Amino acid sequence: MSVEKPKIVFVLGGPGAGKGTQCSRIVDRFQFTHLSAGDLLREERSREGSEFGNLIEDYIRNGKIVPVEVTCSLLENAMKASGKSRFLIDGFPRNQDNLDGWNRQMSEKVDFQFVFFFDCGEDVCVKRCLGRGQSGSGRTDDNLDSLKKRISTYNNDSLPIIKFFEGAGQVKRIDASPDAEEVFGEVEKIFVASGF
Ligand SMILES: Nc1ncnc2c1ncn2[C@@H]1O[C@H](COP(=O)(O)OP(=O)(O)O)[C@@H](O)[C@H]1O
Ligand SMILES: Nc1ccn([C@@H]2O[C@H](COP(=O)(O)OP(=O)(O)O)[C@@H](O)[C@H]2O)c(=O)n1
Repeated sequence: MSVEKPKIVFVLGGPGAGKGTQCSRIVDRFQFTHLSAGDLLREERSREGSEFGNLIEDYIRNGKIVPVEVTCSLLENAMKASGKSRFLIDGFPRNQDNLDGWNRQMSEKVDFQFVFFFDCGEDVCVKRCLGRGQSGSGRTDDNLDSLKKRISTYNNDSLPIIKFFEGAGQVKRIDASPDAEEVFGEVEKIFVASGF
């Protein structure tokens, strides 16, 4: 008996580009389950008895990327626990370590579709994250100090990964600077054209 592998879409883009916002709309419109690497890490940080709590908080506050052994296991466990078969994996893979770890642990077990790249200028990203902080996100990294580090990590470590997928013809790029409604119009077109 052949069991179909889960379908995976990676959702990438700068901090505050609107990945989470668009993912929740995609979930409402198409049959996808949203798994945010950042959300899973924040949950693990707060879990009583977690051996990684302090490490995760240090990485998040400093805009650094948590070692993939932690993140990939959280993603795999969440996929299994959901029992679902279509996933938006948001904020991952974010550096070479993430990508290598995924390739070691997961790539054989899934049916990778494409990367959704929410492309957004630095100024807009910073403004959105600060706005999110001011409207009570409770996040310890939505402040100017952490944001400078997050943007630098994005430029140095995450953009090369997006470029790698682009070179393989696996990226669907979206201009994420218009309002959320307009961005979703473009997102919808891509999902429909991709047969979802
Ligand atoms: N297209 C948009 N236009 C304006 N604000 C947006 C847009 N998309 C998201 N936002 C706001 O910007 C902030 C960051 O969005 P979020 O979806 O959390 O980004 P990410 O998951 O990429 O970090 C949130 O406060 C959100 O409400
Ligand atoms: N694959 C990932 C994703 C997030 N993270 C951490 O979680 C933080 C927040 O990521 P996020 O995806 O929730 O938020 P944004 O920076 O995209 O707004 C990152 O700055 C990293 O410190 C990580 O270490 N590895």
